Amino acid sequence: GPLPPGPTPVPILGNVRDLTAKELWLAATKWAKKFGDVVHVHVVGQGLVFLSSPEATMDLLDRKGSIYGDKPALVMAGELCGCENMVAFTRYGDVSKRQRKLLNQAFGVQVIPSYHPLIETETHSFLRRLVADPSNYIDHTRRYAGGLTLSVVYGYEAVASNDKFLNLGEECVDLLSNKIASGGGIWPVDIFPSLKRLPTWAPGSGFLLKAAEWKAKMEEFVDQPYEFVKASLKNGNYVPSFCSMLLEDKEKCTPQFEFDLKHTANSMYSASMDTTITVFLHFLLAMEEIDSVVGSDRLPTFSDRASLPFVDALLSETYRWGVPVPLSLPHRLMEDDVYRGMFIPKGSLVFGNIWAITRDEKLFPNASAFLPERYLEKVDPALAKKRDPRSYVFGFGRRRCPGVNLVESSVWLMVTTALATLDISKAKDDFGNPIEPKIDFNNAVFRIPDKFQCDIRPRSEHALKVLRQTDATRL
Ligand code: HEM
Repeated sequence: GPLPPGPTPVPILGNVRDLTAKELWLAATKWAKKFGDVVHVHVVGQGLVFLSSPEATMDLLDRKGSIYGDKPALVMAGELCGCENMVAFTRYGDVSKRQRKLLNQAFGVQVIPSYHPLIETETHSFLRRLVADPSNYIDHTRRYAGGLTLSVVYGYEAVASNDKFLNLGEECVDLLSNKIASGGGIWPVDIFPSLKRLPTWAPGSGFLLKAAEWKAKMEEFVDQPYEFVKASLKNGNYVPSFCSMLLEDKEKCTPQFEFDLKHTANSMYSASMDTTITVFLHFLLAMEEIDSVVGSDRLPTFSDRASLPFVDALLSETYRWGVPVPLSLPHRLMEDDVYRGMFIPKGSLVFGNIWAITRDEKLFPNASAFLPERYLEKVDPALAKKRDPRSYVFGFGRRRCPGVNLVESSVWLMVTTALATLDISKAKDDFGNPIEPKIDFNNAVFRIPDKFQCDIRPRSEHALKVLRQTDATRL
């Protein structure tokens, strides 16, 4: 059959000019409207397929997961910068299966309650920092996401903002999203792999020196927090964590097991950072109020969840409306495939267009509006699943986000505690008129809003007091 339809390519270069690093999901959604829910483009021969409906993502990425579960072999990010063993980059096979098994052991639904005390401590510290210094809300959210990951993964408590592991983590996440994967992560060496053999004196070989420098930094970040867990286990003074739990069974600790564990642990830092921040920033943009269940004398706890269906609806709508990773991460097709008569060649990079699905007017009427009540209507379970943004925003098939259960707890508590203690509204100008926030998106992978103006303050003196009663030994 023919390739799926798409915008007309130019000879050799293909659709290079149709692709953009800024909000590519908007262009992909326009193509879906014009050409249908399966669209093909190519860049110098590398096929890219965009799937823009629940049916196409489920038929291919979920049901045929065994051939759609690979990841692209990126020479620059993977081999040269040392990210090839990060979970999101591992090729489908033994390594990725072993890594995902470890992740499921540590983040399966039934294990998450054991992280609740840690999540509560981090959430309270975050809220205290936020009310003390609201204008730096992005830094506080970043610190929260980083601190929570260090605690859960390594049992490491970052007690100050200039903590060495927080700084190293931030430096590496920044390297990864703004340098290594910047502009969608396509480097000339990814298209012409032989460039990696350029001698370092040759013109145009600057990327090799950069890669060597970045690789050394990334290795530091893989090794140092892991060495911290090993040392604390040895001296018996450790906080239980993902690593300590898996290292306890000494018989299993082969070099291969430790290699997998070290890289799996490290992958979580970059995977949790920008995603969590995106959800919280969109939540700030769409604030609602909560009082009836929790009252004002205490902070919400996990036991309140069943009594707060509207908060769950609000969280669903924040996932849908914010769409943290609008094109998911690309899957690589491992064998030629035929779908509805269209030929999809082996090696194609396949994107689930989550943006198009979560903005589909048929599934989500008035899709650009923030309407949590859309989830309160009782519908049959099949339709409820189709309308649940969680079916899409965490990705698909065999590479679906393994952090989903952790996020469901941590983001829930963050949002509920913020609702209970803060008043969030538009900033005001000197005359007291509300300032409409200017929203722009400049990250190629995550839909993180650039900093916008926002007024964050404690809801009352009482709310401030309740917050201060939480463990204030942490900054
Ligand atoms: C709101 C928060 C989050 C969202 C929306 C999110 C979303 C995603 C998406 C869309 C993918 C790509 C899946 C695919 O390729 O089909 C992904 C992959 C991944 N996520 Fe998350 N994520 C979040 C938080 C987290 C957290 C907290 C962790 C770790 C504790 C995590 C760990 C990972 C890992 C390791 C991968 C790579 C999986 C693989 O390639 O096999 N994520 N995530």
